[in-house]
Amino acid sequence: MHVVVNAATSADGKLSTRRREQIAISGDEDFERVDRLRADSDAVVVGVGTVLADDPHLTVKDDSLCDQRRERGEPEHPARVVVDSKARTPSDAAVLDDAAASYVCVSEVAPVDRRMDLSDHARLVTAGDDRVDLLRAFAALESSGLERIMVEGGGELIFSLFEVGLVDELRVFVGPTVIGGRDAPTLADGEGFVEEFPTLSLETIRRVGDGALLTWTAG
Ligand SMILES: NC(=O)C1=CN([C@@H]2O[C@H](COP(=O)(O)OP(=O)(O)OC[C@H]3O[C@@H](n4cnc5c(N)ncnc54)[C@H](OP(=O)(O)O)[C@@H]3O)[C@@H](O)[C@H]2O)C=CC1
Ligand SMILES: Nc1nc(O)c(N)c(N[C@@H]2O[C@H](COP(=O)(O)O)[C@@H](O)[C@H]2O)n1
Repeated sequence: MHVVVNAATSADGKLSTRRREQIAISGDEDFERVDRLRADSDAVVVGVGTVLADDPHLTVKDDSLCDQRRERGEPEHPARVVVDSKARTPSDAAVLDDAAASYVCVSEVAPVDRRMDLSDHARLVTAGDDRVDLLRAFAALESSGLERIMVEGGGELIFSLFEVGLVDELRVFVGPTVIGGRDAPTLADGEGFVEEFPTLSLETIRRVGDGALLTWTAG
C-alpha cells in the first residue's frame, strides 16, 4: 500500500476558516492536479469531519481521466472511504451515492442502527474500540485490493495517520491567502506531537498557479 496525503493550505497553514466551511484555496491548475491524483488512486479517504463540513463527492471530475481509468480496466472513479468511529456519516451524503464504491470505517461504538443504515450504501470496515484503528482499517482496505491511497483530510485524520506511521508522501499546495484564526483547522491537528516528531524529506517545490506545491516523503 502507498499512502499519499494531499491538501491545500493557506499561506498561514490553515485548511479552512474557523467556521470550518469549505473554501477554495487551490486555483484551477491545482484542482486539475488533484483530479489527476484522484484518477491515479484506488481510493480517496477523508475523515467524517470533512464529510460533515463539506459533503464532498470525491469523484474524478475530468471525463477523459475517467475514460483512461476504464481503458485500464479500473472503475470509472476511485473508491471513497470515510473514517467515522460513530457512524455519523449522513445516509444522504454525496460520498455514499452510487457514482463509485464507498467504504465507511467505523469502530465498535458505532450504534447498530446507524451501521445497518450505512451498510445499505457502503461497505463497512469495523476496526477499533472507541475510535477507528487506522492500522487495522487500512490493512482491511488493502485486503480489498485498495493499494494506491489518497488522503484528502482533514487535519484530525492527517495527524492520526502521521501518528501511526501510515503516511508515505505528503503533497501540500500552499495558496496565496491568509485565513488566520486559532480555531481554524490546520494540516495536522489532533493532540499534536511533543517529541518524536515525524520528519520528512523534501522532494520537490513547484510553482502551481499563484501558489507552491511542496512534495515530501516520510522516512
Ligand atoms: N483544504 C483542504 O485541502 C481540505 C480542507 N478540509 C477542511 O478540514 C475541515 C475538517 O477537518 P477535521 O475537522 O479535522 O475533520 P477530519 O476530516 O479530519 O475528520 C476527523 C474525524 O474523523 C473521525 N476519526 C475516526 N477515527 C479517527 C482517528 N483514528 N483519527 C482521527 N480522526 C478519526 C473523528 O470523528 P469520530 O470520533 O466521530 O469518528 C474525527 O473527529 C473542514 O473545515 C474541511 O473543509 C478537509 C479536507 C481537505
Ligand atoms: N486540494 C484541495 N484544495 C482546496 O482548496 C480544497 N478546498 C480542497 N478540499 C477537498 O476537496 C473536497 C471536495 O471534493 P469534491 O469537489 O466534492 O469532489 C473537500 O471535501 C476536501 O477534501 N482540496
